[in-house]
Amino acid sequence: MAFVFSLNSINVVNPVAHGLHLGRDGYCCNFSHPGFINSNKFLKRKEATLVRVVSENQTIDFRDPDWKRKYQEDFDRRFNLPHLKDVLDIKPRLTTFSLRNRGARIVDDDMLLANGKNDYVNNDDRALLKVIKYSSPTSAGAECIDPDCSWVEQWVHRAGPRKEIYFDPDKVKAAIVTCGGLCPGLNDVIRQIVITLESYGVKNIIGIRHGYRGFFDEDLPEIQLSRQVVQNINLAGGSVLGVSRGGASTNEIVDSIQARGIDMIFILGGDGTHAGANAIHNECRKRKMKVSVVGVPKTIDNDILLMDKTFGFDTAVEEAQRAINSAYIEARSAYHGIGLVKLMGRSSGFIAMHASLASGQVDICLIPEVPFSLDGPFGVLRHLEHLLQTKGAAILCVAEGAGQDLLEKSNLKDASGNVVFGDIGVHIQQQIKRYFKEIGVPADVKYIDPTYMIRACRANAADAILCTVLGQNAVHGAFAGFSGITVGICNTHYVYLPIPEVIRSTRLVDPNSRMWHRCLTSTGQPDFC
Ligand SMILES: Nc1ncnc2c1ncn2[C@@H]1O[C@H](COP(=O)(O)OP(=O)(O)O)[C@@H](O)[C@H]1O
Ligand SMILES: O=P(O)(O)OC[C@H]1O[C@](O)(COP(=O)(O)O)[C@@H](O)[C@@H]1O
Ligand SMILES: [Mg+2]
Repeated sequence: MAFVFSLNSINVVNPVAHGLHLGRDGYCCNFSHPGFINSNKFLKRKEATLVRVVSENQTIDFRDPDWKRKYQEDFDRRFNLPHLKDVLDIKPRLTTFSLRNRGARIVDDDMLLANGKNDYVNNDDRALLKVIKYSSPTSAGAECIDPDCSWVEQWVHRAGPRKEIYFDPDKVKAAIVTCGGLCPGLNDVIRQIVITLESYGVKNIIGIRHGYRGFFDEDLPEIQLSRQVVQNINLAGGSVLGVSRGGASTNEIVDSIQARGIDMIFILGGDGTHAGANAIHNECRKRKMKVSVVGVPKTIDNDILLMDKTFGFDTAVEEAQRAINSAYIEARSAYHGIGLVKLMGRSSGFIAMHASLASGQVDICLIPEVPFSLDGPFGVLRHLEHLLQTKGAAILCVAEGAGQDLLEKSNLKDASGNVVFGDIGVHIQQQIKRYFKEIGVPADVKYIDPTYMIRACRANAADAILCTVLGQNAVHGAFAGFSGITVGICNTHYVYLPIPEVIRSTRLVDPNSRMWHRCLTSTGQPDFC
């Protein structure tokens, strides 16, 4: 069993001693999914109650003797994968693709049968997302109901090749599009999708250029892709297809898909892109088009729900180390040096938190999820003064979305509708200079903003592997006839998830999580408000 924990025990100092058992895979990665289970509620709760809100749209009522079955059914319904045959009268055929038979074009049924059953993932196969154990609901004075069975399991669909496929590879036209901002690994995913499609026998693969814009902009003709074209693209960062924000309406995009005769489309992007992909899937469904729409989550911000991590995040954190290290060397070498590094992270501070943890040199980490004051006795500036007195230098790492309440409110939006933030890095730099001038203490501030450098680079080894598996699974999912799904790694398993479940909200750093507390332990910073 991977995880067992008592929700009433999470807010204690020693979780293991108080009923939180570490499983083989550890528990921390699941704690960092506050969007899935509202962990804030649980973390703060000292007493068990009879009714638990376990997510935005799922509640457990322990007074109902049938709660467990209902919970499980509700969970299974939400995570059921949309399939083309839900609305179309289509029949599957056996695939020529298998573990022992990759790339074979002609096989007979005997050969397929000779292949062991482990060659394929069965549609009933599930991967364990979480096991949650609830404490007995006795404290509200009612009798404990079902005390031995107060735990639930959350199972999601395993990703991988299915034996039955819903497309004839010879006739398939597949398209790939990359949307939103850049992210290390985009080329790796594109490459792997093309290679896997060819392994199935697909010959017609196109790339849509510059995100959703490529569907309607006549100056951006589609490009033909093949193994030969994509062979080396993973050696560089960026996206060979180009990216963009903003774009056409769903109807226009689906018109274009129809006109081009596309059968399956792989859409690489973040939450905005996935909202678009889901709308495209719904419109194709409405028009009864046999088109598989499969997303691959991309964002260095790591702000997609349920996933252990999104591809590119590891690389971005690694690249951020270079900036932090430079800031450290500058600050240590200067007299009263203060190194300030601003990292990406619009609403989520995962990059700043992980980069600070990885570096070990950061004294102050500021993220969007945790408010802070610059001035006052408990403010950042006073703490910097203390650090200069005691250590002679200080390193500060700030996420771009942090402290926006300290800046003039911006009404600007980018083409996709994302709020354009004020520059918190420049603001903090100015405030540090002002403060130390006022108190007459010398301070040498070195400001480093590596923003685009951490996402324009090539994927590191860990991300390259993740991209490869995600790309392959995206193709398997499309051939299996799923549509409106996305691929991901959850609780170390590769899985398929319905798109609405991963974009329900933005994944944020939970200020009550042990990971954030570990970061605070590492930096040694106090609360700044
Ligand atoms: N709610 C939405 N519905 C449909 N399309 C959207 C939605 N939000 C964003 N998009 C489109 O998705 C693309 C990428 O969105 P963006 O927010 O820039 O990046 P990301 O996908 O990384 O979040 C853009 O072309 C944008 O127009
Ligand atoms: O300058 P751009 O292209 O809008 O990108 C900036 C944004 O890119 C990100 O790193 C990631 O954004 P997406 O996931 O939406 O691509 C944000 O943190 C940042 O605000
Ligand atoms: Mg986004």
